[in-house]
Amino acid sequence: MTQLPGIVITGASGRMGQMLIRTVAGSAKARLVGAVERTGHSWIGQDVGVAMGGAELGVSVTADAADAFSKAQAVIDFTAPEATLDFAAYAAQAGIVHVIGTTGFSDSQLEALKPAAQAAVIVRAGNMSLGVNLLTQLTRKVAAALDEDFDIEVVESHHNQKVDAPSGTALMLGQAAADGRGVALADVSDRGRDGITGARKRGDIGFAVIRGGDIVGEHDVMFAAAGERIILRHIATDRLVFARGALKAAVWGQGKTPGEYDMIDVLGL
Ligand SMILES: NC(=O)C1=CN([C@@H]2O[C@H](COP(=O)(O)OP(=O)(O)OC[C@H]3O[C@@H](n4cnc5c(N)ncnc54)[C@H](OP(=O)(O)O)[C@@H]3O)[C@@H](O)[C@H]2O)C=CC1
Ligand SMILES: O=C(O)C1=N[C@H](C(=O)O)C[C@H](O)C1
Repeated sequence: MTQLPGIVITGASGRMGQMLIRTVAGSAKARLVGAVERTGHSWIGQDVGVAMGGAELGVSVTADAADAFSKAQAVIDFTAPEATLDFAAYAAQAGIVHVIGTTGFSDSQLEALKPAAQAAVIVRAGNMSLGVNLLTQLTRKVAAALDEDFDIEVVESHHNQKVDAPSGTALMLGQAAADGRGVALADVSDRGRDGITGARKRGDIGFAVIRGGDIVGEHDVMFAAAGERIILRHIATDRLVFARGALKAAVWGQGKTPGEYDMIDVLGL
């Protein structure tokens, strides 16, 4: 019998880190073999299950990512762009699948990920849920069917601890709308309205951002014309939907050719 893929979770103490630890530890398709936190973090050396306030999971939290990755088949990484770039180098060195849920990358940071994808399978998506990835396909279709009489606006809402804006999901949805219209998102994106902005420019794709309380993640794509409006909406109420998708990606990536993939590849949408 072949062994189940061993998975390391980075940012183990984070909101997504803890959800991923629970999801992988409870899965029949993978094994939890590592949990990584920053040097000096209070969890280092503790059993990760106990650190989370639950039962022992038999995995000690470590700051040595290179060592943890060398004993695994995949790493699931929901941290921050600068950390993810370091982890990509270690994952490439170990030749393991790197599932990246981190958002907020600059263009140059995304470019810096490319060398790692020559040695390892990277699956990266601003949203790992089935629902949002389906929504990107619907957005592309609706945008392709409608002309610029319909103004496209992407509205996203998240909890008050989120550090990047617009969300990775909002940017995925904006990209899907631009693809559907056959335009470059960078040419039509309107991300910062404040003050006397002037009238809306025809063909622009606008982004609006709400931050408050414990909102897990909500996204609307609005197509607004004179006399009618279409709104495509996704509401995440539980981070489990992201963790499930990430675990699926880690298992899917086993044995694939090194390169960059996304959740559309994983889900076959
Ligand atoms: N693609 C998707 O489906 C989803 C993506 N996300 C994205 O995942 C990321 C994490 O979100 P969330 O869990 O809510 O955030 P948290 O702040 O709760 O957790 C982030 C974790 O990453 C660690 N971390 C941050 N910076 C570094 C660093 N430079 N080196 C090492 N470790 C670091 C933090 O450690 P410390 O506490 O020590 O700083 C913490 O453990 C965000 O980019 C978010 O947008 C979130 C949900 C779904
Ligand atoms: O930071 C979050 O929480 C989330 N981030 C992702 C994003 O930036 O879109 C996905 C999800 O909406 C939650």
